[in-house]
Amino acid sequence: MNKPLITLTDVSTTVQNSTGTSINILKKLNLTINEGDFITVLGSNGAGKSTLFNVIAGGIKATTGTIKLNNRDITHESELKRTKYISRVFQDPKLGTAPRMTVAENLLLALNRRHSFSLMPRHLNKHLAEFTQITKQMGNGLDQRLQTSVGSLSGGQRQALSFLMATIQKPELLLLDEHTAALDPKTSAQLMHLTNEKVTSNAQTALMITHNLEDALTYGNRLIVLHDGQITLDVTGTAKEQLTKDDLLNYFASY
Ligand SMILES: Nc1ncnc2c1ncn2[C@@H]1O[C@H](COP(=O)(O)OP(=O)(O)OP(=O)(O)O)[C@@H](O)[C@H]1O
Repeated sequence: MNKPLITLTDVSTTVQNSTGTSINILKKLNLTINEGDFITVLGSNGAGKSTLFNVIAGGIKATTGTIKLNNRDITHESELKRTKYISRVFQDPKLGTAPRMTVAENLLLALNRRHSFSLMPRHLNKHLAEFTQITKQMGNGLDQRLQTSVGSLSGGQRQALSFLMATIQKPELLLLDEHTAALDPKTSAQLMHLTNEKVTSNAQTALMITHNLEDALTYGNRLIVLHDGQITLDVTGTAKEQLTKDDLLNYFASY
């Protein structure tokens, strides 16, 4: 049976734009994310996808409605508190990593996210073999650059590091916000493949925003479409497997 992990009930968000006018982005949005769901999220520009992630992660507060995690009301919980159980990878490889610190130091920070931490050399040394092993899986030379400052990595290596940092301690929920979109096609496909392996083998509950229809169809057990602040399509399992690119193109054309 599906066990709900996160439930959004009638969530609306109102923000002020640059001219001070209030705009409604999410409009009484309802969504239940079950444990182990890998949901691909589609929607045209401005539909509210990133806002949905912000509301779940706590960066934007719901103006009305409730958000529950394991039946606990987290609607008013701070973004900082939520980072203990929600991890996020952004489109921009520069977000989510500390540029002046080395790859190993960044990984140690991520490993100790839920605890007080220390960057003492002996603590780093204790984890070097583990860091070598997990960075090797990326297949992009990151394992050879553990002592390199993150600022001098390639965009692909830096994004692979962001992904590793987000998943090094399994979060309750992983939010992937077009995390492969800024990479060249080969690097993007490689990170997407690794993402799928990690998410499925760990039964990681994850939401992934993408504009790539093929990725949205290929990956995940569930696909949702956002339009004008609401979820207008939600398909799971066999119904998702049977969905085609043409179905989606026709669906978007009908707006
Ligand atoms: N903090 C904010 N202040 C004012 N307007 C905002 C704010 N955040 C989002 N918006 C507006 O709300 C709408 C939805 O934005 P959002 O970034 O959630 O869309 P999206 O579906 O992620 O779009 P895209 O595919 O282009 O990334 C847009 O019109 C955006 O300009």
